[in-house]
Amino acid sequence: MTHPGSSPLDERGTPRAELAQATRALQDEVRGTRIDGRRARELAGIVAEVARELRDSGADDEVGRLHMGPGPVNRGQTLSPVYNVDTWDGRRMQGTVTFARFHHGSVGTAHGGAIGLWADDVLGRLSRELSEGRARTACLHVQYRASVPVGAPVWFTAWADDADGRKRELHATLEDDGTALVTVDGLFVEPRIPLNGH
Ligand SMILES: CCCCCCCCCC(=O)SCCNC(=O)CCNC(=O)[C@H](O)C(C)(C)COP(=O)(O)OP(=O)(O)OC[C@H]1O[C@@H](n2cnc3c(N)ncnc32)[C@H](O)[C@@H]1OP(=O)(O)O
Repeated sequence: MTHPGSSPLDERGTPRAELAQATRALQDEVRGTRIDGRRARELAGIVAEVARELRDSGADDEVGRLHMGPGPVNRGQTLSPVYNVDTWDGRRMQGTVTFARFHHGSVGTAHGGAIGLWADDVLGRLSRELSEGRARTACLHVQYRASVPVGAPVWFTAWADDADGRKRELHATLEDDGTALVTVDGLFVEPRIPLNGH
C-alpha cells in the first residue's frame, strides 16, 4: 500500500513546491502589512509582473487540474492549509495541519471557512485513497467546538466508514492535547454520471 506522503506526484522538494511555498509566504505577509501606500503600489507592480510571467509560461489546462496532484503538502496551489500525513493504515489517516497567517479568521484563530476547506481536502484525499471511483463531496458537516490556532501544527485524524454503494461517510477531527477542536462528518458520493476527465 502506498503511503499518501510518498506519492510519486507529491511536489515536495520540487522547484514548483518552492514557488508555492514562496507564494504562501507572500500571502502571509500581505495580511496585515504596515507598508506605506507608495511602496505597496510598487510591489503590486512587481507581483503583477510575476503573475504575467507565470501565465505566459503556459498552463496545464484551464483550471490547473493536472498540477493539483495528490500530494498532501506543497501541491501546486496555495489556498488550502498545508497538512502532512504521518500515518496511514488503509483506513485511518493521521498527521498534522498548520493554518497559516492568511487563514486567520478572528482573535488569533483560524477562519471557519479555511477549516472547512481543509476538511473537504483531507476527506477528498482519503476518499481517493480508498477507491478508484472519483467521489464528490455531497455534504460536509463541520462542528467548531473550540478555537483552532494559527501558525502551530494541530493533530488530525481522518477515517472512513464502510462504503454503501456509491456513498461513503467520512469523518475527521482536529485535536489539541486530546481536546477535540473540530469534528467533521462528510458524505462523499460517486456520481451516477461520471464527470468528464474527473
Ligand atoms: C489528492 C488530491 C486531494 C484533493 C481533494 C479535493 C477534494 C475536493 C472534493 C470536492 O470539493 S468535490 C466539489 C464539491 N462537490 C460538488 O460539487 C458535488 C456536486 N453534487 C453532485 O455532483 C451530485 O449531487 C452528487 C455527485 C453528490 C450526487 O449526485 P448523484 O446523481 O450521483 O446522486 P444520486 O441522486 O443518485 O444519489 C445517490 C445517493 O446519495 C445520496 N445523496 C446525494 N446527495 C446527497 C446529499 N447532498 N446529502 C445526503 N445524501 C445525498 C442520495 O440520497 C442517494 O442515496 P441512496 O442511494 O441511499 O438513495
